[in-house]
Amino acid sequence: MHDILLVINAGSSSLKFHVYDLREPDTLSFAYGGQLSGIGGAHPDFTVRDAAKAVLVQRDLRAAEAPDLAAAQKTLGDWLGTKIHRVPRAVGHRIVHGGPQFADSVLVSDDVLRYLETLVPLAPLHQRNNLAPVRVIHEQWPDILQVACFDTAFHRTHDKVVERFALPQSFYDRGVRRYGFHGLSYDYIAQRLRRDMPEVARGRVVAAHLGSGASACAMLDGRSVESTMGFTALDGLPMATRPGRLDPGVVLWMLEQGMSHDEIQHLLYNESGLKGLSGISADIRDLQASDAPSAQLALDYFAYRVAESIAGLCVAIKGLDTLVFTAGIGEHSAPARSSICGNLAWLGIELDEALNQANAPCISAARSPIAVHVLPTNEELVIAQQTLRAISAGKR
Ligand SMILES: Nc1ncnc2c1ncn2[C@@H]1O[C@H](COP(=O)(O)OP(=O)(O)O)[C@@H](O)[C@H]1O
Ligand SMILES: CC(=O)OP(=O)(O)O
Ligand SMILES: [Mg+2]
Repeated sequence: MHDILLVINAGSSSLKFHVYDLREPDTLSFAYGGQLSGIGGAHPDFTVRDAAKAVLVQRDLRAAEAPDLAAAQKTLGDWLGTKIHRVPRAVGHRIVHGGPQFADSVLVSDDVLRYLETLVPLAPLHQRNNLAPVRVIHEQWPDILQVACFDTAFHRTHDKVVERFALPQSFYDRGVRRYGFHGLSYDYIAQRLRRDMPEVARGRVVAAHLGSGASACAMLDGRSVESTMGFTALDGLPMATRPGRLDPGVVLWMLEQGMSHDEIQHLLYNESGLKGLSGISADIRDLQASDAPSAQLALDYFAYRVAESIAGLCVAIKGLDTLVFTAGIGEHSAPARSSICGNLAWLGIELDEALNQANAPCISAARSPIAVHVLPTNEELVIAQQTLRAISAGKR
């Protein structure tokens, strides 16, 4: 009883559940976990909210009960139904937006939940999905401790210049700032570098988190100095279905053309990026397998803009010693890494293609002045760490 921690990481296209064993005091050992991919566009009737309900429908977290979600039930039921037999000591959640209020994880209360719900418009692809399981557990089992762990918190170390838009102060005061996201992932990368490569961690590092959502982060001494994402998770790098950096004049033009807020929001969050450019798919693997010129255009655009942004981040840390690739594309796509680094060859970056093809931990050529690493991220572990810390401290 009470010797497990449940972690829920709801992204824009996947839902990950991890269970950690707490029997060894102060030691988080991963017990088991699972992932559902293709949520959203590919399976419009399968939402994270439904999946969370399906799993959490009974207090012992054993039953999966959602009649219209046969596939989800089967997947979740197969591994959760037979494995989780206990009420967790706490549930830790990835919450994408913490707004100006949270620079650290926090125990969930009615007030916290109400505040986080006000941020839904700032992360329409994520926040509602992130909060749905929190709400379900909070209402049905209020005595289970829950902790909100934010994508934005890791970036709260940013300098004022980095945090601002060139807008009047009143907008900043109302929360219109560059927050940065994927902070749980960057926190993990910083920890791994500190543990395994302390020299690298002390240097000038850019980490590129390239998943369905994509961003890059400049770090010094394991602290975030700058991020490509801003007020929302739309800015910066092109993504699976989001455009990344966009002239705000385009949005004004869309309004003038009579598009509504909802139409523009849908276009920018669901129909742009690799999907919009190619007109074929949001998945980089489909584009790499296609002969269509529009697929090549999308791949070229992605590699060009990612490289351009990495170069831009170097201003914040005055150069670059190490580039780290992580998340779905970063960890697995040798061609994407190769094209991005090809656009940065003028910096001296050179890959060892055999190591790159093998997704090796270090893929740069021996003579490359900038080391390039592939490091699988683990946002769930960071959520578990923060959750344990928050419940131990009894934070509110
Ligand atoms: N083997 C692979 N080769 C190329 N891309 C991959 C591979 N595996 C996953 N991806 C890409 O990673 C993306 C998902 O990244 P991930 O970080 O797992 O997702 P999320 O952003 O939902 O957390 C998918 O869009 C897919 O295109
Ligand atoms: C913040 C963000 O874009 O997250 P994801 O990559 O999970 O979509
Ligand atoms: Mg993710």
